[in-house]
Amino acid sequence: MALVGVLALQGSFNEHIAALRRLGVKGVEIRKPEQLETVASLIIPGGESTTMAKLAEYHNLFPALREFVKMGKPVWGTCAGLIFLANKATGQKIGGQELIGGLDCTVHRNFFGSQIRSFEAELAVPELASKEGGPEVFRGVFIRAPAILDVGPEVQVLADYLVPINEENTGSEKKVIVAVRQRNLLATAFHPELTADTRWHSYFLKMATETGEEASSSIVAVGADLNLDQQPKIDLPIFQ
Ligand SMILES: NC(=O)CC[C@H](N)C(=O)O
Repeated sequence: MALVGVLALQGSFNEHIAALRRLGVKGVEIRKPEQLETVASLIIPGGESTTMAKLAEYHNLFPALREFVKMGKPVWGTCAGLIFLANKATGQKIGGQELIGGLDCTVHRNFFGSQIRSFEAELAVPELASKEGGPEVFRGVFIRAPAILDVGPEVQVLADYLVPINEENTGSEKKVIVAVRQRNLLATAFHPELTADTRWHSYFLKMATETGEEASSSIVAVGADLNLDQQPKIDLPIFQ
């Protein structure tokens, strides 16, 4: 099995490495551009995308990360990692932030509101069940999460979520996209690494095989007017 890299600048990289370990795969912490050459695939964890972007800039990682994506190597972005991979992001801080890009979509940062609007929800993910077995539903942990507002023609939508809109209790709902795949790129707005269900990690590991990246020998893991009933169940300061 090829090595999996996990971008380890900030955020939930340890949790991704632990999830890979549960599958018997070694995740490699990536902090420098040259370390990317040692891995066949990469996980970009959740955390805080502006901070992560500043650290990536400081370590001169952007050119190597863009090259990694362009080479067709499998890359999975969770939450802040999804923002990193998007071609376009809205709701950014003043001055914006640098993105890796490559994923043909527009992502809205902090779509569900502030940290206190974090929530968990059951998501229907037929693709996951058909490839990995188990139930069709996956429990998504959304922590100050982004949502995908639109996708290009090559993007496969893996999961969406119906958001209640709090406009004078009209009962209306808006559908947003929360998981996608575009060839070698996988992105989830939620955090599978914070659950015991390792099917997303195993799905990603299989992408490496499909895209013929088995050459090396291990993996490195390196607001809206909403009315959300669910209350946050986790308080992790690494996510903002
Ligand atoms: N859980 C997360 O990764 C949160 C992402 C964060 N809201 C951001 O914009 O970077």
